[in-house]
Order: sequence, then structure tokens, then C-alpha cells
Amino acid sequence: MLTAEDISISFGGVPALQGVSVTLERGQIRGVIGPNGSGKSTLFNCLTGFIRPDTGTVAIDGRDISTAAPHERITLGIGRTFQTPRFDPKADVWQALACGFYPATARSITASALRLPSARRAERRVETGVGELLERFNLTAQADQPVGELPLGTVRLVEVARAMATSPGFLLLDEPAAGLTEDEQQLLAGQITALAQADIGVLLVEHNFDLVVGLSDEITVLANGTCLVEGLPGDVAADSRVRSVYLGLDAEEAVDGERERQVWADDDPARD
Ligand SMILES: Nc1ncnc2c1ncn2[C@@H]1O[C@H](COP(=O)(O)OP(=O)(O)OP(=O)(O)O)[C@@H](O)[C@H]1O
Repeated sequence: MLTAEDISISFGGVPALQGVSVTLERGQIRGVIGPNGSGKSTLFNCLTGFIRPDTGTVAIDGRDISTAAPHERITLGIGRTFQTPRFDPKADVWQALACGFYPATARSITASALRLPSARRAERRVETGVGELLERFNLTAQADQPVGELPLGTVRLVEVARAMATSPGFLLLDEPAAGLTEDEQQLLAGQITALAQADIGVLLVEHNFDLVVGLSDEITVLANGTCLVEGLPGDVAADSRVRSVYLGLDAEEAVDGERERQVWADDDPARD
């Protein structure tokens, strides 16, 4: 289990997070939502090691990783994507995915230059791994296409696939649906569900409330740097505090909206 416990951090004396705790189990999808400035990205960055909280701990299966650097957390099993996908636009999909294997296959320049057996074995592992990712994420047809020429929905899939190169136990997605069309969101939702079915814990920091409600097993709602509500999607959607702080809906609208979402989720073959 990935846990963040009692995380607090201030910027210039202004609190961004105050005593926030979250857990993420393998196979679970946890949505993290909240208004702008509520602390979602800060929490994400504390989990991935880009920010060190003033107080609180981050742990995997009880092992404290609070002082581990971002690249160390990748090797410890935390994969991540970025709000704005980070790729060389000229790299093709195959090359973009191959980059994801770097933390696990780094060899010395000398070994590569001399074509030592260890370097050749590492190259073969990357080739096999990229082939598997292309297949798993239905990207084989785009393998030779430059990332910069792909639609945003496909780019985000490539990013998720790249994060899976290190076989993380936990995958943290930072606003993965931003800028996607409805169809692209559905495709992404199907892939996220499949990841959880493969026993990967997925943390979904996302503005798209409907997507989070449709996908998550549990939702954490942040407001003003604190955990406002945590619970099942239906309960969160109907919670009066969430409605007033986040949704701006009245009680009936929120409950009706949740019923509609439930029908949508039940009809969605991607969730089978
Ligand atoms: N590096 C920083 N320096 C100063 N203040 C920061 C920094 N990062 C975040 N903050 C502040 O911390 C608070 C939480 O910001 P954060 O970006 O975590 O919120 P968020 O919920 O992710 O917002 P959004 O939905 O707009 O991305 C905000 O008041 C923000 O201005």
C-alpha cells in the first residue's frame, strides 16, 4: 500500500497542505479532486518526491520513503505522468516508450560502446518491453509515428504506457483527461480500469468530476489544503460539503447526476 500520512507544507508561510493523509492500495483507483489551489498538485508532488513536505511521511508497504528522490521512487514502484506530457515531439512512439525503461536498464556508456553482453541483454529487454507495451495499449500501429504528430488522447496513452515501463505497483496520473475529447476520455478510462484490474494502484488527480466518479473506487476531496471528504463516489457526489465547495450544485442535482453516471458506468463495456 502507498500511504501519505499527515502531510503538511507551507509556501512562504501560506499553508498548501495541512495534515492530509491518503492511502492507495494495489488494484484500487483513488480519485483526488478539489477546487483550484486546494492542494492536489502539491499532494501529488509530495508522493512523487518532487516536493518534500514540512511534516508527514510517505511510505510503500510500511517502508518510509519520505527522503527518497523522485528517480528513486520510480525504482521503488511509483510511476507517474505529467500534467503536460513531456516528450521530444520528434521521437516516435517506439523511442518514447524505450525511454521509460531507462531507470531499470541504465548501463555505463563504456559497456554500451563496447557492445558488452550486459548492454546487449539490456537492449533486448527494452525491445521486448516496448513491444509488449505497444500491444497492451493498442499502440502498435502508431509505433513509427512521431509523438508530436499524434492526437492528444494518443499522446496521453503513450505517456501512461511509458510510465508502465518500470512495472510500477502504483501509478499516479496528473490530470490525464485534460484537453481530451469525450471519445479519448473513454479510451483512457478503459485503460485505467485495465491497469487496476492488473493490480496496479492508480491515483487520479483530475478536474473532470464525472470521469473521477465513473472510475474511482474511492475519492478524496481536498479544499484549502485539507481533506474535506473521503469516501465512495456516490457518497462524495451527494455530500453537501462537496456540493457547496466544489460542484456548486444543490442536493437534488448532485444525486440525479450520480444516478445518470451510474447508468452510464453500467452501460460502459470498457468497465467489464
Ligand atoms: N511552488 C509553489 N510556491 C508557492 N506557492 C505554491 C507553490 N505550489 C503551490 N503553491 C500554492 O499552494 C496552494 C495549492 O496549490 P496546488 O497547485 O497544489 O493546488 P491544485 O489543487 O493542484 O490547483 P489546480 O487545480 O489549479 O492545479 C495554492 O495556494 C498555490 O498557490
